[in-house]
Amino acid sequence: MDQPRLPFGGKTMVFGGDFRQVLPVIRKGTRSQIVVASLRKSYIWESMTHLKLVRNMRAQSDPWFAGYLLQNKDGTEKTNSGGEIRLPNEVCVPYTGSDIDLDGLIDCIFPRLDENMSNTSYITSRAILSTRNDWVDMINMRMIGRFQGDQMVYHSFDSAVDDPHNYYPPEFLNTLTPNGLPPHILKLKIGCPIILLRNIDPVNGLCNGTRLVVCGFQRNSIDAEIVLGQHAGKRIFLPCIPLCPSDDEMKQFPVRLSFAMTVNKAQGQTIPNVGVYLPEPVFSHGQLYVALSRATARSNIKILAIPAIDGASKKKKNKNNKKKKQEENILTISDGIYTKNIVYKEAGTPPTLLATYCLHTPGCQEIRPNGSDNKGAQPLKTKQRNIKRRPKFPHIAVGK
Ligand SMILES: Nc1ncnc2c1ncn2[C@@H]1O[C@H](COP(=O)(O)OP(=O)(O)OP(=O)(O)O)[C@@H](O)[C@H]1O
Repeated sequence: MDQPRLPFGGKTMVFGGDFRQVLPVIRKGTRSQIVVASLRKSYIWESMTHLKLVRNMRAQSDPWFAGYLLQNKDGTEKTNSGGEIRLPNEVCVPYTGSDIDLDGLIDCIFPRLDENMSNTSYITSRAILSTRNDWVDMINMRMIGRFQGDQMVYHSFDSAVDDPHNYYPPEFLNTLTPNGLPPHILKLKIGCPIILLRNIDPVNGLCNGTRLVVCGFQRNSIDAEIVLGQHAGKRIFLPCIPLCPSDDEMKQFPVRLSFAMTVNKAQGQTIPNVGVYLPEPVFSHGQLYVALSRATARSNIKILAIPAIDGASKKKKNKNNKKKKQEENILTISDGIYTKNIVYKEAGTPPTLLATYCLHTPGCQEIRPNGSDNKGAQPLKTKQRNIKRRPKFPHIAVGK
């Protein structure tokens, strides 16, 4: 480090990010705590050079969809009187409030599943996203039920630390599915997709979020193949590991089924066929935008969302009258489906400042200094402008 008194020892650092996507997760955090945790509010922000990425590379085949996402991302999409945004009818699966709606969504995203169960690219090019872990688990259970083949069930072994009176029996512990931990009962079949929940061996591609397909089972290991990214095609054996470093008793394979995953887990991924399941409206900044922007075109996304009832009809709504509520919902469908979109404007840029800092559109690639870009595409146009720097942090730069 040349200059230890400067941030990062005076080295040039490149940061990437998109303030319209899901922000850092602050447990039970308030809106202001969440916003303050983002880089945008860091004291070094004003010292950075900001690059604005302007072209959506992921959705380049569907300019209408790219434009729609941009409006959605900035919270400028047409809204109803309740402030909800309209989802185009062509991407919506009809919502009736019945349990079979979800089967309709599954059929759209996983058509002819029986014929394609051994087709790895079919299995890994589609996923259903939802906001809550319990809905994701429910969809995964439904999907593994539809999947053909022998089933292997792995149980975790739980015990509570420092519990001499056995107040927390294993039966109770096994009902808990905390975030980031594998389920107590892991049901797998050959050919089903799984996602890794731990960084086991990053050098060999085994990181939190790596997607794999199950190839075989042993008592103490799972035989799986990495299916996406630079390590695609690598066959590995996943071990059963202690889930807490201080507790050897609680062991499970660090994986979950990935027919469905949470919107937060899907951030950063491109999913050629996306289903979005919203039995309740989104609850945090950027969730709807991240879910929609995993798709490459409007023809590749289907959304099952509880329709928001327009502000005017909300007042008339009789909460105790379920039938009436359903009728109102169905009426809303014929008028297009509206759903809640949460955009914390203070986490991004006021429109007047857009040119002065980086607005990162989904799927954009940064400019390479020599004008070359990856994947053979033309260099992107960006707007770059050095904003007023504090002289004491001269080396800090920001990308995205
Ligand atoms: N220059 C390019 N030419 C063609 N395709 C590109 C280019 N850059 C990116 N893509 C494609 O766009 C998609 C998204 O790229 P990437 O994941 O790098 O974007 P990202 O900015 O991380 O997206 P997000 O933040 O929304 O997840 C990928 O499918 C990638 O292949």
